[in-house]
Amino acid sequence: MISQTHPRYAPDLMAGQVALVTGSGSGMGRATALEMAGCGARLALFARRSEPLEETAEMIRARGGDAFVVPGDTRDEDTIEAAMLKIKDHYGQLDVLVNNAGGQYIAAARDITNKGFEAVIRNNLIGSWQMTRAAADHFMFERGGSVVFVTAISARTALTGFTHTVAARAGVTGMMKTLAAEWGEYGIRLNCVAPGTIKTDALGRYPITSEQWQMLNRSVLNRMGTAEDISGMIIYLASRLGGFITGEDVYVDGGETLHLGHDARDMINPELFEQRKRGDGKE
Ligand SMILES: CCCCC/C=C/C(=O)SCCNC(=O)CCNC(=O)[C@H](O)C(C)(C)COP(=O)(O)OP(=O)(O)OC[C@H]1O[C@@H](n2cnc3c(N)ncnc32)[C@H](O)[C@@H]1OP(=O)(O)O
Ligand SMILES: NC(=O)C1=CN([C@@H]2O[C@H](COP(=O)(O)OP(=O)(O)OC[C@H]3O[C@@H](n4cnc5c(N)ncnc54)[C@H](OP(=O)(O)O)[C@@H]3O)[C@@H](O)[C@H]2O)C=CC1
Repeated sequence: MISQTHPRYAPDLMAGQVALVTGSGSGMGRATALEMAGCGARLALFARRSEPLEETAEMIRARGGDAFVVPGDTRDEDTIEAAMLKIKDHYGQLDVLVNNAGGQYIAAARDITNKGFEAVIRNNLIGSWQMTRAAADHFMFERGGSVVFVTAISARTALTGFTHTVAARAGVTGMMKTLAAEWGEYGIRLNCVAPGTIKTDALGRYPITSEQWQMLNRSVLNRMGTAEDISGMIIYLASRLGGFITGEDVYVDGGETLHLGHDARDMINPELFEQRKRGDGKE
């Protein structure tokens, strides 16, 4: 059995299950794969670059778990089909799919070209659909399963600078709910996890500093999220713990989307009100 340093879930929570995690060479995908392996799941690791996936696989194996690398691109049906066949051959089953792979670039809406908009829709919405459709066709229509989509807080709020991905992620949420309604009869549960601002290496790929990310982050808990904040919820939903949950959209955002704008406490405190007017308030 795999060793876990600080287990949150029982080491046999996912025993006997096979999970495919997309984007598992880094960030939240890697954290999810590692923790699922710690819960007894056998892992299929999917992303475009093999090297980071092999690193994740090595980390899992070093702790006594079972992991298998299936390189591919969620936008490319041929690589998805090849991955499903390899999983069938290697494990003979697939019980859990985590659609975590994705990404976009920051741009003001007026600077987003049609081609750029479409590229982000392909990477985040169409890719997730293709993976889900293939997993259902190959495995889940027969024996049920669980699908978790990693989206963003954008199904609940506007996110300026991210119009294309807001459209894509809100699309994923709508798709997830409709599939949940249609596929319940096959024993397939589908849910979304919507992360707030999560401190992963990916944030470093944007042209803004970590200090600027801190400023953009509006969590009421006064910190950024961690990859493990997200993996815990993914596992809850994917495993039998979430066995009666389907069609849900769970926000793991430290309260980032609670903000309504004005803080009435400032209005009844002249000092805070003056601070707010000067722009040096707590926000
Ligand atoms: C929801 C937001 C929450 C806030 C925090 C979010 C954090 C994260 O999401 S972490 C992820 C960090 N981001 C990344 O890792 C980068 C992800 N981006 C990509 O992988 C790619 O840029 C792509 C998939 C979105 C597009 O790639 P591809 O399909 O290969 O398309 P092209 O490179 O051919 O570009 C097509 C077209 O798209 C426009 N474009 C692409 N990149 C940029 C850019 N960096 N800036 C501006 N525009 C871009 C552009 O119009 C391209 O067409 P051409 O101009 O003809 O090249
Ligand atoms: N960090 C944050 O604050 C937030 C992140 N998110 C989203 O959560 C998810 C995980 O984010 P995070 O861990 O931070 O980011 P990472 O960039 O570390 O992880 C994304 C992974 O997805 C893989 N990937 C990207 N596009 C494709 C593709 N077309 N096919 C297969 N694999 C792909 C990448 O690997 P490779 O390049 O090898 O393919 C990469 O390892 C992403 O969808 C992200 O957009 C949402 C809200 C906030």
